[in-house]
Amino acid sequence: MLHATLPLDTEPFAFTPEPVEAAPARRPLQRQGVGVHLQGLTKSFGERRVLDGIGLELKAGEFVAIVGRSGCGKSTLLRTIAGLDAVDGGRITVGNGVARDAQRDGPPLRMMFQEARLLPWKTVLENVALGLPNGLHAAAGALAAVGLADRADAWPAQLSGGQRQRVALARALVHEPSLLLLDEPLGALDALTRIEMQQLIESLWRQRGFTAVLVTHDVQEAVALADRVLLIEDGRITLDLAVDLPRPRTRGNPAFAALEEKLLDRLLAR
Ligand SMILES: Nc1ncnc2c1ncn2[C@@H]1O[C@H](COP(=O)(O)OP(=O)(O)OP(=O)(O)O)[C@@H](O)[C@H]1O
Repeated sequence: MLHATLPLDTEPFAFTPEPVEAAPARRPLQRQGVGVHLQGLTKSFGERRVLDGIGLELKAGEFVAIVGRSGCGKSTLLRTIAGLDAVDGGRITVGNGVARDAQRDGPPLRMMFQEARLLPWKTVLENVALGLPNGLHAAAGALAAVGLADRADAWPAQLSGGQRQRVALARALVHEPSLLLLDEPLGALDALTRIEMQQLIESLWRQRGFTAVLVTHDVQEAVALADRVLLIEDGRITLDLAVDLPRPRTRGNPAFAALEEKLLDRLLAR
């Protein structure tokens, strides 16, 4: 049984503050990504079995995307990995510990949602520093890493949707997560902002080495970012597609387009 009340964005973790000024282009890894092992996960809501024996092995530092038709259980899977939803059966291991203990004592995981979920009465900097005693310096570093150093004193309401998602990303990064769970975080953004955010997430992932799991409706986004794309159908993983293309990836390149088409064909075949 998993713990259901993980305070994803408030729990303090040990971290090393990042220099606010003159941050190196590629700073040394402070925390490695962790492997994730899922075994026979089952989860039902009433009569409806949403996860029907999910088994999965994620390597440390891997970037995995999850796609599938609306309602197939993508968010539920992410929420169970985060410990926000309890599973009915099966086992989740994050790093070396079962998820419940890993969340409490082990490598930190953070989750990002489609909405930024910022506190409107706190400034951008205070939102990022939430839950971190003396965390303003680290928060300023995280804001600089997402390109928002100059908006530290702004209120959330004064930001665009894309900027608010950057703040949400900074709020996750300030905890130096070993596992970052991304639940359609770019779904509400316009096409251009979305591509800029994809590039930002990819470059931060490459610099920092965390393991990333991205739920997305956008197969192009999945192919652009992921090492592997998983398709969920009927509560199971029915396709595990390796994306063996050099990074950064070029949309429209024939190999890219072929993978995108393969995924779309599978999604539309249902
Ligand atoms: N708390 C809940 N109570 C009851 N049913 C739920 C709950 N959460 C999810 N469900 C149901 O579980 C199924 C899977 O939901 P989930 O949100 O995981 O799907 P999804 O693939 O992420 O969908 P979408 O792509 O539309 O966001 C849906 O049928 C949904 O109605």
